[in-house]
Amino acid sequence: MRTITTVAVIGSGYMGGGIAQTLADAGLAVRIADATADLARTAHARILAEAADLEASGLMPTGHAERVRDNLSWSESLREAVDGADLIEEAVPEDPNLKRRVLAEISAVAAPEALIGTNTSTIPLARLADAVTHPDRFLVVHFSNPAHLVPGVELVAGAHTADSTVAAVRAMLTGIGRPSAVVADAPGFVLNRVQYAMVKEALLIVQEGHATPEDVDTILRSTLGFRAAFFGPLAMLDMAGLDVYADSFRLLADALGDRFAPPEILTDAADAGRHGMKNGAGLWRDYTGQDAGAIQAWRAQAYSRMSALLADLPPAPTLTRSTV
Ligand SMILES: NC(=O)c1ccc[n+]([C@@H]2O[C@H](COP(=O)([O-])OP(=O)(O)OC[C@H]3O[C@@H](n4cnc5c(N)ncnc54)[C@H](O)[C@@H]3O)[C@@H](O)[C@H]2O)c1
Repeated sequence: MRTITTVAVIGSGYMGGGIAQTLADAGLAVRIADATADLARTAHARILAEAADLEASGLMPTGHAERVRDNLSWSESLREAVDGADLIEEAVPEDPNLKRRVLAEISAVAAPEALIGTNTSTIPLARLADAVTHPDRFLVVHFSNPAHLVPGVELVAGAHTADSTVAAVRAMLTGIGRPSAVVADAPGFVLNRVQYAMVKEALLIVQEGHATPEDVDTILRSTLGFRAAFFGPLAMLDMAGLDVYADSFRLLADALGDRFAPPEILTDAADAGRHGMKNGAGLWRDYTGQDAGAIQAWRAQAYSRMSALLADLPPAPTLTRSTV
């Protein structure tokens, strides 16, 4: 398996800049390139200034700015940035034609064994893969915004992506403390499919006049969002009860239509007697009584520390006191 120590980030805007910053902070040798040398040089200066600001305000540990400065450089051209890189991460705007052009340019100059990632949020890998020579070394490496602060990275392996490609990128991410998951090349991958479904319902609630935008956000961030940093929706399902969710889905479907019909994966499990943590049989795992006790104790600790953090932080600038 290839060990990744040198990375080129092509497109040094919002996401590319954050990705470069985080990888350089972790000790990888990172080069950025943009559409012009001037843009890359300006982005480099911006990233160093941001790293210094973050460290000065105590939001990054001591040494962050120095590590970024030591490990990050800018290149005059894509060819120069890519030369000798183990991984090339493409982070140009979300335009399939532009991405295909840049990916073709990268593959034309990169070593054939260099790995190539795209930070696309929504474009299927299959729509980009044939722009890359040796597509076995190509995958989605999807950081979240802002990349230097939000930990999770979604990896998408396409029909041609080699297992060793995914393993090498995953090992690099694990080595720098970033959680990742490998998911299929399906529309929206995981993050955006779920996020867009949630945003759509939130928008419909406002459109139908059931709540103001401010009230929707207050409820979601202080309930679902509060819990979601610790437990994904499927872990929450096990905690609340599969039978409870199945019944609630049916009630919602009666009122709101088929988009709320319970998926078979849920009704089959609930009908088979898998009701979640309360009877030891979850959607995809079993729980002993000891597991349930340990999860509840950990949850109490996590929620209590989250409450303390929220009490300590001033409200986000766009929120008025009355909404917190
Ligand atoms: N912004 C987000 O919230 C977010 C989150 C996750 C993923 N993404 C994805 O990350 C990618 C980049 O998004 P962004 O928000 O950083 O965009 P951005 O516009 O901030 O940055 C894109 C950069 O690419 C550069 N660029 C344009 N053409 C180029 C070329 N031919 N060669 C080299 N560089 C070129 C631009 O000059 C710019 O610096 C997109 O695929 C986007 O969907 C964005």
